[in-house]
Amino acid sequence: MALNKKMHPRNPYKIQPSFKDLAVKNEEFRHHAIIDISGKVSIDFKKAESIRALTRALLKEDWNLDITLPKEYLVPTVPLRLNYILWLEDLVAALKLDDSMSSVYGIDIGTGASCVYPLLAARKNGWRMIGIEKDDTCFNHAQQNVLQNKLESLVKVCKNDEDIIINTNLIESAFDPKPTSFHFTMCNPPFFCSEEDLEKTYKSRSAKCPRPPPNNARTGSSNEVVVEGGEVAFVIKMIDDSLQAKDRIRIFTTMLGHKSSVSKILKYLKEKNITEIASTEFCQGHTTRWGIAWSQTEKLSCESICSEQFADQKKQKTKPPLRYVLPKSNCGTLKTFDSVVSEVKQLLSKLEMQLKCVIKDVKSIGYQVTANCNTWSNQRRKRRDELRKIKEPTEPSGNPSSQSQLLTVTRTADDLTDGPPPKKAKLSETLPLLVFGLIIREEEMQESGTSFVFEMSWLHGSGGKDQIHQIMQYVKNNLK
Ligand SMILES: C[S@@+](CC[C@H](N)C(=O)[O-])C[C@H]1O[C@@H](n2cnc3c(N)ncnc32)[C@H](O)[C@@H]1O
Repeated sequence: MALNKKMHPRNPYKIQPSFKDLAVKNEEFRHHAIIDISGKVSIDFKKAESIRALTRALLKEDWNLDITLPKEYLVPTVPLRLNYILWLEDLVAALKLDDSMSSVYGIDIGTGASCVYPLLAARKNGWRMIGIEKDDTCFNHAQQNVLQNKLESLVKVCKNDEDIIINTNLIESAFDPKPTSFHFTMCNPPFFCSEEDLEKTYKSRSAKCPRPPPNNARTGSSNEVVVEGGEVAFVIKMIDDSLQAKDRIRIFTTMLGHKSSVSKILKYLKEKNITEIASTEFCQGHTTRWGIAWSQTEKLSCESICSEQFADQKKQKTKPPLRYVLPKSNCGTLKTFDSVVSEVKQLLSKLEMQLKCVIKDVKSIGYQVTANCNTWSNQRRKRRDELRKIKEPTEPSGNPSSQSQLLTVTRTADDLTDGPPPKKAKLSETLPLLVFGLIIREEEMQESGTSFVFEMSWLHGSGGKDQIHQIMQYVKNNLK
């Protein structure tokens, strides 16, 4: 199943680009285009030259970037690169910078011959970027690519001859004047630990691992994609280096190519007492990659919120968010948008959820909500238990604390699932139990007049997607 619908909500390649239009616009791509008898235009993804032509054409036509990619070297796939940059935008947005997004400084470790991340980040967002590269050929081409796109004021390419991965000497001298701090590092590390490891991925897999080989041709020299110990060793080294650079760099991030590496890296971060961690999946085409972010100075856990506000649901056929419309006339004392928002925040805080505001407008607000344990199931049972406690003659009747307790209890939901005794949900080793997006909007509706609209979208978490139905029910019961 193609993973495009799980791409970042702002990724323009959620809708597959028209190869026909690309062939009309771009001569090089046209030479690789294949037309079938129904007139459909495609390319042969098993040919490295065709993939190279596609990447060059997308960068040129969509991002005004003219990139030279040496033969035998890695060809970056544009939708994946965009997914990573969009996630960084979310992480940077959560820093709530006083200055605009264009005053952002980022570092790309292992920028490759294409220098694709710095160039895209500079062109798209005006970010100032440093691309660090170890390999001579990659370094030379990366410099050339910056020059031919006239982005040398925003992008600096530095040669790393040291063993150290986050080389602070290099970054400090790249821009004059020096930035007060760098906002992030990013990295697409060499994934493989040996040539054999790499070959295995491109050959049919064994009975133990019967997945088919990748659909696309292999690109990339072993210098670029193989490193001793593979990506786990590389990223562990990067984490060690990040401890020395924590006062200069606010957020460290990396991509991972193997799912099995994710838990190893998260475990290592914990061993180093790094607790501010965020993770994501980059889904595109038939490929999934993983993103990990950590910081010693910032609060993290940013994910992009999926909602109609960010993605055109009709076109992308993604699962629509869970929605509840509450007409203003049914709102009791809550008459203003701000009072409704404040009430919902209080309700969710009572459930020990953490809310992070990620988007705000006069009549709409979006939160990323994180829950680490299940405090919402079996509310009816909890209410009964609490009532029972109140009725027990341990406190004299009329005691003010009993009264206030009773009041609180009456306000809790009475319609939620009743089942076995509530388990304090096990805190997963690595992931929160639930992370979801919540949008609250005031809207004029034909049927109900001015109304408050609530949308919840599951983002990730070990507890599964169904949890948000119970939470929506809880909100409904408490707002009526
Ligand atoms: C998988 S490639 C990524 C290239 C590019 N960033 C992309 O996403 O297409 C990894 C790159 O890291 C470079 N590299 C490996 N070790 C490095 C180090 N210690 N310092 C800087 N670059 C390094 C390799 O030469 C290679 O170009």
